[in-house]
Amino acid sequence: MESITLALAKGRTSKNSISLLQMAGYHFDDFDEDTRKLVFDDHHKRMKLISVKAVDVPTYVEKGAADIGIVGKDNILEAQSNIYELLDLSFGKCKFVVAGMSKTLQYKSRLIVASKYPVVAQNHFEAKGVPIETIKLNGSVELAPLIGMADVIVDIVETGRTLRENGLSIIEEMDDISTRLIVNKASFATKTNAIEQFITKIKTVLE
Ligand SMILES: Nc1ncnc2c1ncn2[C@@H]1O[C@H](COP(=O)(O)OP(=O)(O)OP(=O)(O)O)[C@@H](O)[C@H]1O
Ligand SMILES: O=P(O)(O)OC[C@H]1O[C@H](OP(=O)(O)OP(=O)(O)O)[C@H](O)[C@@H]1O
Repeated sequence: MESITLALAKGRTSKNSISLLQMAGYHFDDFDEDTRKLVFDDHHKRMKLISVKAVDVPTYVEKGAADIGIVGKDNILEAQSNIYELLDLSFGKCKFVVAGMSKTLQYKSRLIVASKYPVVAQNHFEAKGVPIETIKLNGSVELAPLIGMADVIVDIVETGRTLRENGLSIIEEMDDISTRLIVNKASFATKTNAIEQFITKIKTVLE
């Protein structure tokens, strides 16, 4: 059977992803969290794994550079890629929220929203009819309302510790996030057997 290429998000979900793949029978001997290698083959050469930044996984899959991707729903929503989302892998659970210095929305003219996810923020407020200005940040987003650069943030909350330690409150809860399995549309048509076999194995482990 032909080999499939899987784009795996680096970072905090990679360990769970590799464990899941192992339990499904895909072993990547030379993969560990410290490696600088980016491409790995499984024992039986049925799968090539490429290790990429989480935010880039939907791009690799949409372009067909990878047939399959494992990535957080946050990055899928932000990328708005033309791909299939086939499975919820049930780890990397967290939530998108709107948060700020007070428990309600407070702003003078236009609401200024800082986020690593400007598309998600824009879509959320547009649906409510609230015009916003977005400020794209790449981390430490909680700082923006603290220093007066933004009125609120749209960010991920897991334990709530980061918000709490910075004196921020949740104003509104948004989508639930978890790690998902995504598939390139053309690959799903041309490598149907290999992809379906892979998905069946993953589903069996998840059950
Ligand atoms: N606090 C959290 N708790 C649980 N899951 C999280 C949390 N923060 C992020 N995630 C999930 O884990 C994925 C990977 O997060 P990680 O912080 O490793 O990547 P990143 O945002 O690309 O980081 P960086 O830009 O710092 O490299 C996110 O896309 C999200 O789905
Ligand atoms: O509710 P908590 O358990 O505190 O988790 C939430 C934090 O985790 C993520 O940040 P990350 O650790 O990825 O750092 P970053 O600021 O570089 O995005 C997220 O952006 C929040 O800041």
